[in-house]
Amino acid sequence: MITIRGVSKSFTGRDGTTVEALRDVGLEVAENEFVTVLGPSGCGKTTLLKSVAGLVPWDDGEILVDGAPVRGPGPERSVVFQNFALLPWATVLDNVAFGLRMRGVDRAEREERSRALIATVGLAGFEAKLPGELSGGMQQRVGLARALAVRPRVLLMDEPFGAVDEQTRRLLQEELLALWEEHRLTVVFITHSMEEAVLLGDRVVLMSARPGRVAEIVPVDLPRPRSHDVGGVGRSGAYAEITAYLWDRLRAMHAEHRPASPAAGTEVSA
Ligand SMILES: Nc1ncnc2c1ncn2[C@@H]1O[C@H](COP(=O)(O)OP(=O)(O)OP(=O)(O)O)[C@@H](O)[C@H]1O
Repeated sequence: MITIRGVSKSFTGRDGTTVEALRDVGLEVAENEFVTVLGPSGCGKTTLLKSVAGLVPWDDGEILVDGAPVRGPGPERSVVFQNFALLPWATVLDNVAFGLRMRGVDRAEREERSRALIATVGLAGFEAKLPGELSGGMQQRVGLARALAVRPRVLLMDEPFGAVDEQTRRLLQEELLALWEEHRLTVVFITHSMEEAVLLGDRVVLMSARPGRVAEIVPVDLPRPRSHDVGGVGRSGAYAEITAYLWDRLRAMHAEHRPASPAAGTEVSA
């Protein structure tokens, strides 16, 4: 379980101006829950996720994972980034095994675990390839296998499918849901896509921009397993309704932040 209480964070830019990235953000994510986070660009989604990951310090408030305060990265939390963040000189196998190696797992076990996960994400036969020899979708499969290799309880995903094509994205979404069911993980998943937020999430956390706050939490009461197939949730009226509701809310947020005139223009876009 993740508890975020009263978290605030400001950045001071090189020109001395301050951006309030997060203000008094509170959120509870239950064990095995899949929460998606949606909001306008620059509303602090990545800052929030990196804070939970222990990768950036915040100014006020507290973040607990299973009751323990987050003070840095930890073995129970894995992060998947949009740009894959793979080691370009290391093979697929070595990339997936990297975290296990860091944790001192012996070679035979890390190879066995990594090969099994590589097969699970559909990349059997690609173990000896370098990331540069793979498509974007394949690279993100490696990113996912690498994150799961250390058997985390919490998976933190920062727009992981944002850089892949729509067809691959749909396949990856369904694969992620299957992995989530199998591994019983708690997932926090950032996205810009309303459709993705609804297809994946138990709840959608809507954030508003400047300062970044939790504007609303929208429950997604749709049956699982979910898919894009005929008869699947992705084609249902209820899915379309929640997606439309999220768009209405986001559109209103965008309208609020539109610069009124050039004279008023202190707008800083992220
Ligand atoms: N290292 C940094 N230094 C200065 N300002 C930063 C830094 N990181 C983030 N910010 C600012 O904090 C705000 C929130 O950024 P963040 O990346 O968390 O937003 P986001 O919602 O993830 O954006 P996007 O949806 O575009 O990825 C933005 O205004 C951004 O410019």
